Amino acid sequence: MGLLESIRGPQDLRVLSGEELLTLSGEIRRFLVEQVSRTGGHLGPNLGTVELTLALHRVFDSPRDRIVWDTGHQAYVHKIVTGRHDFSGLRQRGGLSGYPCGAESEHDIVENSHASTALSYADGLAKGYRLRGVTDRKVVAVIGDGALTGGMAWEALNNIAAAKDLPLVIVVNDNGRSYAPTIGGLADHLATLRTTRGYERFLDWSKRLLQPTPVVYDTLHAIKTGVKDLVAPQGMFEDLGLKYLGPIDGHDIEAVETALRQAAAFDGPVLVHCLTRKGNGYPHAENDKADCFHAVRVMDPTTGRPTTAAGRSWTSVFGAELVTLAERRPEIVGITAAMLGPTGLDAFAERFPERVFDVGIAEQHAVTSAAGLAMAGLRPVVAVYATFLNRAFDQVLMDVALHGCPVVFVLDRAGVTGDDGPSHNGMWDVAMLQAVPGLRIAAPRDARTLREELREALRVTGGPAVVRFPKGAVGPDIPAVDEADGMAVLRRDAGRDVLVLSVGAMAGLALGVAARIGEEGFGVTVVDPRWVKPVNAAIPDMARRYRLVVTVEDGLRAGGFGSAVAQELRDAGVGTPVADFGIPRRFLQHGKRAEVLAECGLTVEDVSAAVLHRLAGKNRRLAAPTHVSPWLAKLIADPRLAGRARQVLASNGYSGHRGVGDQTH
Ligand SMILES: Cc1ncc(C[n+]2csc(CCOP(=O)(O)OP(=O)(O)O)c2C)c(N)n1
Ligand SMILES: CC(=O)[C@@H](O)[C@H](O)COP(=O)(O)O
Ligand SMILES: [Mg+2]
Repeated sequence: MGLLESIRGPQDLRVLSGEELLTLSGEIRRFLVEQVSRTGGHLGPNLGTVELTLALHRVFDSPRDRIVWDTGHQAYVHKIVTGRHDFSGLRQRGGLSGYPCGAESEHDIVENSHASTALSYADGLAKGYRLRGVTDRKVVAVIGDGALTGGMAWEALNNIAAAKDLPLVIVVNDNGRSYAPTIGGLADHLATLRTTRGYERFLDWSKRLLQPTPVVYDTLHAIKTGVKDLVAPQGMFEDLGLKYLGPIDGHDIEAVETALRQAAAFDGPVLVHCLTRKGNGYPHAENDKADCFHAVRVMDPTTGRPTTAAGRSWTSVFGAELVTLAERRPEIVGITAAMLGPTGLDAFAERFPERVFDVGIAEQHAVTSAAGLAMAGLRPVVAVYATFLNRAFDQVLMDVALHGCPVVFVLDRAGVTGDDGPSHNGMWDVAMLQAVPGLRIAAPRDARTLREELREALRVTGGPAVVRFPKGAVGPDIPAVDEADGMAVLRRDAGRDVLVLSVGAMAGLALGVAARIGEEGFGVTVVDPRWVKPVNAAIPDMARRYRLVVTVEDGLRAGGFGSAVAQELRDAGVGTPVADFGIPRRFLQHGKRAEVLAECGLTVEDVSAAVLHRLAGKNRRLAAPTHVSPWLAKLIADPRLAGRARQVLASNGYSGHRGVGDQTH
């Protein structure tokens, strides 16, 4: 049995010798590579925080002392040393979350995977403890060099630096990368701190040469610190008024511990600058040019190569089309918030390096900078994951839309993403952006319509346009059988019982529901509106001719497309009821996309059952369908099954009472 199995909690770390810690680090690295290659996950970041995490949990006494992880994707080792060794279900339903999770452990605090929040949480925690007279709890925030480029981090630093008596330790996990190398003046400054002082070189040299005993080592450390204070240029953090310790070799447990003990003893805010390497100890990750295995799919650990082909992704279709369009339109420029590859802008950047801007993990700045680019006569395309645009809502509203700037927002990972848990689902964009005057939203259903709608978006003038699509592989094109007022008719039966309006990638589900309802003798038409905001002006008149309108969207139901359609029908005096199906207003736990969609009742079975239940209920006044299949007869006759339909309706906030699981506000 190795050491790893014996670690049931941080207290077990504190009795280990230096040698045993080295052994344990190696075991943890092997564990991470074995486990994460089986499930997929954030391998590179976690290989970079092994020693840092061991030192943190040896110096600080979690959970009495609070350790806050920024973004949280690098907290696998934290999970291992706090008693969670079963990674077999990582990021899967019923398995470990890929981020800290309070339901898993008292050692976990922040569950939000959005970057640059840790310093604000830590500032609040430390102030709260001080105000309550709690003096025996330390607050530690671990933030990456990438997350440090986010605006919130500097808002927090501005406060923390002024609070001289705030007992707060900031650990900067500086591996020089976000996905790609971290950009900007901050990254350059961190590099300066790393190089001009040469401390780690001095320390390494002295350690190698002198093989110091702890006493000698600490003396050397004190000399180093003294020398630094004398000769080395003030760094930005010290200029701000923060106590700065570093740079420290983040893979040298002893060095990190020494610095952390110094920091813990200091009675004000301290910043410990740790130098780490993303992917450390696993050459395939260390040498990966793209992103040092930031987030890997299931892979062969010996080769470091994925075991399955990714297939054609929505992202790659977008990236290729943007390059094609940009060839002919020199005004098109691209903006990314530290995610050039993941958002598909890498092809554009390779072709037009001077026309792409990586602004760091700074979505708010990205959006308003795009407004500036538009004001300068360019046509900016801001490519972000849908969930991360939440953070820049005011910038979209006031800095872009208020000024009528023709910015195009390409929202990848829109709808349920699944693996990354509640804060990564791109479920809020359509509902959130309903509030933005003049902003248009397209939701392509396949690769062809993505290319079409991207071209259309780049022709929108007088305001912003959004193109949103889900994570992963894009299926075969879904043909239209007709066109109506700019919308695509995907199915048209003779009878006009149900009009299904499907948003984007939900077209497949909508057609499945139509087929199921059609089997019961109902006449169904399926329309893909293509542009979902504003609601197409032809929809009210079209709806007038049907008995029921059904909308299906991979986005928040509350305030989403379905709500907007219902409002348009009401405003037009059209009495056709609307059954709108979407994601209920609750945080969705991690799991596979299909599982999470099913949990939301967004399956052919559930939507069909709910719609038929509505129609069955309505049938008391409507001509009965030509025949009732055994399936429907069973549904209507069996209260339990009908109850299931009612439950699905309810989970979509239907039938007049609160939806199951729908949060009440
Ligand atoms: C607001 C926000 N934008 C983008 C992301 C996507 N993202 C996750 S991790 C990451 C890079 C983080 O870099 P860093 O903080 O240096 O941590 P490292 O992965 O290097 O350990 C990014 C951009 C995010 N989680 N949150
Ligand atoms: C932690 C983070 O925000 C990203 O690394 C995210 O996990 C990537 O998501 P995808 O795997 O969908 O690109
Ligand atoms: Mg980093």
